[in-house]
Amino acid sequence: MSPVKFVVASSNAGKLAEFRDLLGAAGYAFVTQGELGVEDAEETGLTFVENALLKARHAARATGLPALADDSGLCVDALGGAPGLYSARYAGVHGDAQANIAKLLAAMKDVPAAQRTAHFHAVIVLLRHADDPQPVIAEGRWSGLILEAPRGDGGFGYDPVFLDPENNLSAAEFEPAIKNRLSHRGRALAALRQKLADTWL
Ligand SMILES: O=c1nc[nH]c2c1ncn2[C@H]1C[C@H](O)[C@@H](COP(=O)(O)OP(=O)(O)OP(=O)(O)O)O1
Ligand SMILES: [Mg+2]
Repeated sequence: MSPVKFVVASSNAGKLAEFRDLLGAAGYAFVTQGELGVEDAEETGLTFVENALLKARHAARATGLPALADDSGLCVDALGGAPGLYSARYAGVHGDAQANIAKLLAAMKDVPAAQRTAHFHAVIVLLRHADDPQPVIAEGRWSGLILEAPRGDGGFGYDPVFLDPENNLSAAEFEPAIKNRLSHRGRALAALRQKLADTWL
């Protein structure tokens, strides 16, 4: 295991568990912003990229460490891409997954099966320092369908209502390692590592 390389600028326990597996398997040690007493950044951006940059810059500034951040969300075609950037606060209270799911299922109540397509989108940013003018940016997508009712008790967030049609499992029904292989976050991190392969990590 390498010495600590960066701070992960997230306070989402589900994401942090995934990063622990993904980065641990690759041999990278990190600290979380919470462990260092860093408060959440304000997510005032209008795109996933902007918000990921804001989070990473905030944590890098506060800690003096390189910082990795994820901004992600669920984009539902029948809802014009909502909840999208606002996935965490869709029902009003930041991070209330049950309320967010309830609002999503209500909005999708009359949408027929063929039109329930959606995708998770993740942007991961690595800043070498707070004023790094060359952020490393990677994206990942996971396409699926919105279920009519929750299935499974793994994962976090919208996982119980997101169906991976190829495996006929909800995101909450996968083993964590399999979700990490298929997911938007897993794909974004793989792309990030590829970009960094010859340079930093
Ligand atoms: O794999 C996923 N499985 C289920 N739901 C997911 C996933 N990935 C993102 N999501 C949802 C959860 C949250 O409602 C929003 C992310 O919002 P986002 O601002 O990026 O994260 P957050 O506020 O929960 O934590 P933080 O900003 O500290 O990293 O999208
Ligand atoms: Mg957030």
